[in-house]
Amino acid sequence: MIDTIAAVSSGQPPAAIAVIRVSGPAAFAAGEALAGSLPSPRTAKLRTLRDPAGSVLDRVLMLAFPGPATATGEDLVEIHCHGGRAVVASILTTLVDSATVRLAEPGEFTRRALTNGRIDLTEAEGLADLLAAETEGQRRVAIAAAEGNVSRSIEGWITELAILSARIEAVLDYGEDDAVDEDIDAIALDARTLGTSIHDVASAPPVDALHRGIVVVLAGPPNAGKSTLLNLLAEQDAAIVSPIAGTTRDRIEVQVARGGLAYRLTDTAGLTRTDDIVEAIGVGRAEQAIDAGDIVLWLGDGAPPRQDAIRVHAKSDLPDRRVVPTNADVVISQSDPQSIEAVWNAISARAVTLIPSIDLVPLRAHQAELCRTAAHALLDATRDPLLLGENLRIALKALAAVTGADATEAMLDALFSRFCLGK
Ligand SMILES: Nc1nc2c(c(=O)[nH]1)N(C=O)[C@@H](CNc1ccc(C(=O)N[C@@H](CCC(=O)O)C(=O)O)cc1)CN2
Ligand SMILES: Nc1nc2c(ncn2[C@@H]2O[C@H](COP(=O)(O)OP(=O)(O)OP(=O)(O)O)[C@@H](O)[C@H]2O)c(=O)[nH]1
Ligand SMILES: [K+]
Repeated sequence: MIDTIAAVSSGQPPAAIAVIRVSGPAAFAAGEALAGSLPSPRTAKLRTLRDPAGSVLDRVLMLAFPGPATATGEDLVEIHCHGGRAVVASILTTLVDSATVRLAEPGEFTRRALTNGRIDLTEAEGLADLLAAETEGQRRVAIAAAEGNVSRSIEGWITELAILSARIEAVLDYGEDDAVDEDIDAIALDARTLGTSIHDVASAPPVDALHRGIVVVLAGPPNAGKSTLLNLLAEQDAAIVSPIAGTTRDRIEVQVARGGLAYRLTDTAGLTRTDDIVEAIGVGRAEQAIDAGDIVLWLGDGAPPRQDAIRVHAKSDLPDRRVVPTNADVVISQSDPQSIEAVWNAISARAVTLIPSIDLVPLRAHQAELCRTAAHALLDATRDPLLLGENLRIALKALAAVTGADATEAMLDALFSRFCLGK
């Protein structure tokens, strides 16, 4: 027996209006018990909700959606009530007291949509990203995945694989005839062509950096002006600035949205040889941050710790900083706002190379990895029908893992724990 679940699906109270959703086999009975009668399917009607003793809970707008053509694939009732804390609590309590309904877990409505085949794993992951989206860039990519862009590409490839498999079956059935021998070459060629197109899509930058925020690490020797630059980029006093070398001891992270992208600006301890235990730990953390960062701003005069670092020549207003090294990418001074703008331009020019372009299939890194596995199996396609069949099976298995055909409970638990209550 499947539980019927209920939760607030709008923002949490207090609010002007709150939406409570009830999904499952007992949803309509529970709705009727509260409202006396349900509106006709998929139309909003005004109803007075009462508890079992007959006292009025609230006057609400209500909708009933008969399954399976619903967001969850089950019978679904929506109660649009007044958004006061006690109003919402009284309705939920009355629902749950009826014993046929329990409170939903985070993401449980969406999990049911997945279980009931209304959406696949890529769409569920897209929804999780959509709910977390804070910038326009994140939203655009997330809605594409939630609307099935990833799913459609994968399903298209799976269909092509099925056709290739059927062609191999035909060859195996007919055995070693000459005409058939030629056909195996054609199948292997088509498999490799498919492998190439999957590989192209899977080699584009994944969406992960876009969603988690592009990590920009400010690095350099002590006193180079890193914290000053961080504060100017973030337009806030996030890091302590002082003339004392070694002021910044630990990483300091500030989240900034700019040009529709999310950035995580990270100040680090100045890189130096030191006997101070705490400072040495800070230097170790700085080195880790430099390795893990998406973009490194290097404020030192010596060679940058990473070849791809953006070299920033800071404090250019000081007399002893007038000579600009020829390999500097940006020259800045704390009193020149245009020079800080130039740093942002250098950052965003680099950022666009790290995120997928909007016309591509927005893959997560783990999805791209599975697609590359499929692509490699196809690119290895040989003219031996048995080996070719095996390669097609490997490719199919990898692609099916993207859409979640064999997702384990643990994987789903991890995904849906990212969702909020009521989704
Ligand atoms: N009030 C409210 N707003 C909401 C949702 C909701 O559940 N309730 N959603 C929650 O996710 C999103 C909309 N998603 C939905 C997805 C499918 C269906 C649905 O009923 N689908 C049917 C019929 C489609 C149609 O009307 O043509 C279907 O797909 O067969 C409804 C909402 C965002 N806004
Ligand atoms: N004249 C001038 N001074 C600057 C400029 N940028 C930073 N400073 C000064 O340089 C000193 C060090 O600046 P910070 O930003 O703390 O340097 P840091 O690299 O974070 O230093 P650590 O914490 O030691 O790693 C401070 O006194 C700043 O005011 C600049 O553009 N011009
Ligand atoms: K500092």
